[in-house]
Amino acid sequence: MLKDLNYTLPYTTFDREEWASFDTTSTTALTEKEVKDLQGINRQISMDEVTHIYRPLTRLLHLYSLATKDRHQITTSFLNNRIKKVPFIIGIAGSVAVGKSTTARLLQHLLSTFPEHPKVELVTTDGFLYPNEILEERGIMNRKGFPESYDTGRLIQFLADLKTGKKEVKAPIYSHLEYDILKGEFQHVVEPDIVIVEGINVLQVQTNKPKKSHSPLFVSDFFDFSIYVDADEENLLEWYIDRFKILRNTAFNNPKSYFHRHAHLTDEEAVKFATDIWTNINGKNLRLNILPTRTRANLILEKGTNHSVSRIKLRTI
Ligand SMILES: Nc1ncnc2c1ncn2[C@@H]1O[C@H](COP(=O)(O)OP(=O)(O)O)[C@@H](O)[C@H]1O
Ligand SMILES: CC(C)(COP(=O)(O)O)[C@@H](O)C(=O)NCCC(=O)O
Repeated sequence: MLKDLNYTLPYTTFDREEWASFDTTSTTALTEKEVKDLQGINRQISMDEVTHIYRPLTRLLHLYSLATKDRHQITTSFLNNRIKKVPFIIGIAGSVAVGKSTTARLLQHLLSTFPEHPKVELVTTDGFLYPNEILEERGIMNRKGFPESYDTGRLIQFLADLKTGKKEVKAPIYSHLEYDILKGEFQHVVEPDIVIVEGINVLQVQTNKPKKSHSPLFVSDFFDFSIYVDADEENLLEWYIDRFKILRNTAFNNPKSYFHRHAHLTDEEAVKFATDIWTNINGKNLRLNILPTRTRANLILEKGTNHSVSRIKLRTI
């Protein structure tokens, strides 16, 4: 799937069986409670996927988080400084509808079962989109999700505050129902052990700002580990349409929903409407701004049909 470059990418590739073999827990059946908790996150997740892919991945992340903590303690004691609690930060990137939010919620749950890091917070970067009012004023309502639609400076400040050990930080909240930022509402993140930051833009390095005001820092500079969830566009469009149809039958019925007027669409109309949004916004954004960030990730999860992960690429150097 990776395009040919004039240098070799530093990834080692594993199929799902080999990947599962790295973790002894991959052969242990999930308890009834675990299955219930995981289905509570998303009923469509296959438990085989959890044991083969996500449990081994969680174990690797757990080990990396311990090593990062040790390294942080070495630096602070070398500098005779008082040790501050600093979270391990994981970034999750990928296209709209690839399953970033489901992956993030799964990892949040699995990571929080380790006594060394029970407090795992999940932050989505859609909270850092500009409110519709600003997007409309700038004439970029049809560019939601493109780099210029985010307040990236605010996101960088949020991450810098977390990594410098600030005890409480707050993130703005986006509502998919209202299709807008919730004015005056915030997610409070207080002394977390791990923070998962999920969004289409988390590995991006370009900005729409003039050269002089370029930030010297990127969002990913604050990540201890990053994951890109990958799938072919054909599957992505199918998953986007499926999700749109589900929302049409559920959330769109709510009069508060931005898409309320689309609750009555027939199947055929819904497919056309969702395909148009994909063609004009999400698909374009994928090719222009999201896919080019794939090889910046420490690990790539390659999904095939039914969200099943077929290959895992890990940066081993
Ligand atoms: N591992 C998975 N197994 C089955 N379905 C999934 C999985 N991950 C995501 N989905 C489904 O795919 C759609 C998109 O997932 P979501 O997590 O909302 O994507 P994103 O956050 O990338 O936009 C949703 O309908 C979700 O239920
Ligand atoms: C807000 C988003 C950019 C965020 O994408 P996500 O992180 O949820 O995959 C996306 O859901 C979106 O609204 N895109 C604009 C076009 C659309 O309505 O799908």
